[in-house]
Amino acid sequence: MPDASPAVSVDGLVMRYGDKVAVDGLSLTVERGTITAVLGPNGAGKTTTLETCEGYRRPQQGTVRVLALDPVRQRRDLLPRIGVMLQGGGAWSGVRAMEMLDHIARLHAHPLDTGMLAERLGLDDCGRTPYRRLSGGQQQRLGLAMAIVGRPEIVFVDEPTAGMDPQARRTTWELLEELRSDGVTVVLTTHYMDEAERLADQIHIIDRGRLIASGTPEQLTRGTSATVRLVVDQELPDVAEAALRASVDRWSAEHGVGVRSISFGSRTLEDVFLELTGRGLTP
Ligand SMILES: Nc1ncnc2c1ncn2[C@@H]1O[C@H](COP(=O)(O)OP(=O)(O)OP(=O)(O)O)[C@@H](O)[C@H]1O
Repeated sequence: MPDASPAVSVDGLVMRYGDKVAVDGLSLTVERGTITAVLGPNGAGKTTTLETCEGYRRPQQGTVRVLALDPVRQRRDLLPRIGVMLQGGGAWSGVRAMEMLDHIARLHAHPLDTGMLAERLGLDDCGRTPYRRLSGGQQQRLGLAMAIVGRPEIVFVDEPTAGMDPQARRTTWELLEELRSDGVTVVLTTHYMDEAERLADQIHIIDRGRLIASGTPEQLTRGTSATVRLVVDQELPDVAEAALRASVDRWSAEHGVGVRSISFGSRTLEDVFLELTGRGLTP
């Protein structure tokens, strides 16, 4: 029978650095097979929470369970079952990218094919580059490869797309979605709203070490107003904009709907960048 216990449960976690309270009575759960985002501004306590789940920090108060195990006391049982992508790398500065990945792969019983993984993440061109000479985005991608090469049941990724260009970001998102399709639980921290909204099944918003809201992106964004975004396949002449405004005004008056704003813009900067660089380009 599949295990129905949550992938992660954090209950009343308190973590301090000296007098500074970093995590302040935090409780949350992560269901298996989901992508769950822990969203919050810098200093909210995301990394500290993640590091406690990974067994790097012992809870000062409260309990943490990952795959129903105590991450500190049952670390040896847990380690082969989890993947960890640390903020800021986790590789030795002089090691070449592929050497590092192959090294991590050899620590696991049934690793993924490292060549294929590197190609997928656009790392094949920099496989012989020493870690310290990789760009920030390449270091991030290598960190992600190292986290998943052992086919973990749950992967913790801390700010997975920080420092990545838009194309590498999308590749990373697709990869995390594929992991979910394969039944892997993904727990990520981010301070990017769009990342959480696009990827996560469940979002926990934390601020100053406290949980301030939890829900699906739909639950969290549902409100008393709706936003309608109209995307057309060509540039619009001014006259069309005026006509569209007039129709919206007419419709809203007929139906008693107040329109708070209407704007005519074009693509996002991210769309522009992607189009200029081309999908096939190595990020
Ligand atoms: N080793 C440490 N010593 C002292 N204070 C720390 C330490 N690590 C974190 N803090 C403080 O604890 C709080 C929470 O930090 P944490 O790194 O967990 O937040 P975060 O949400 O991950 O932030 P970021 O997005 O910047 O990584 C912050 O105020 C931070 O300054």
